[in-house]
Amino acid sequence: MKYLTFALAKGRLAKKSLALFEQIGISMDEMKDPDTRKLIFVNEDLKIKMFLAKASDVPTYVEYGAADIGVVGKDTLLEEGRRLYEVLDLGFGKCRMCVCGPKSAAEYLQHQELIRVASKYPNIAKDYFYNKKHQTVEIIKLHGSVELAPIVGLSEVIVDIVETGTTLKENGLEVLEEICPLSARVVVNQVSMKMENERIMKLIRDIKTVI
Ligand SMILES: Nc1ncnc2c1ncn2[C@@H]1O[C@H](COP(=O)(O)OP(=O)(O)OP(=O)(O)O)[C@@H](O)[C@H]1O
Ligand SMILES: O=P(O)(O)OC[C@H]1O[C@H](OP(=O)(O)OP(=O)(O)O)[C@H](O)[C@@H]1O
Repeated sequence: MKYLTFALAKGRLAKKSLALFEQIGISMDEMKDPDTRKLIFVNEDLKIKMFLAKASDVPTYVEYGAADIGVVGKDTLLEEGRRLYEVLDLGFGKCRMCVCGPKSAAEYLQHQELIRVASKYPNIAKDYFYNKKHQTVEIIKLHGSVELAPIVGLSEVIVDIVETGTTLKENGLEVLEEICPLSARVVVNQVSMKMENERIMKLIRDIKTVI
């Protein structure tokens, strides 16, 4: 039997993703060791390999077939735009992609002005402003702490993830427009879906029983 390989996003989603697989009998005990520098883990009995990767790399591993299955946030899927099958919404890692800024920036959005938009998600921002709102904007790519941008005058607004809203509130910003809801998703390589259909469909059924 061929190994099925799983790529899980590191960080916020990792713990819940591992717990989910454990619930359906797929446990990778070595993976829980916080000191390990090992990158890939094997369950010989189940013929499963599993690795944690930077979230934005998960869709790449799955599209190329280096992983058969991936678990990653919808934000990453939208941003990376890879060819793969999105088969399940896991219902955790829930948050929203939003246009945020100081209250005073709301009128720039209403009057379709040429504004600067800072984001870790330039493709999502571009798609929203250009294709959905038909508003020409300048998009500035950042790698983190995006809320700083309107505070220090780098941009008028940001496109970023909002979960509790605490980061916005503590920095005098607010949600101006909601782009879409987000959560963790299971994705499958398109060839694996055909070649390993029975095993993958069983896996999806098993996950559905616990979510
Ligand atoms: N409050 C939140 N902030 C950011 N991401 C969240 C939040 N809540 C849920 N998520 C989900 O968790 C994923 C982000 O995980 P994590 O925070 O580890 O990444 P990150 O900080 O964006 O990573 P990196 O340091 O690689 O940029 C997102 O892709 C999203 O789907
Ligand atoms: O609505 P909240 O519950 O406050 O969560 C949202 C914040 O969390 C994320 O940042 P993260 O902690 O990942 O740091 P980063 O901005 O450096 O990516 C996100 O980019 C927001 O800044």
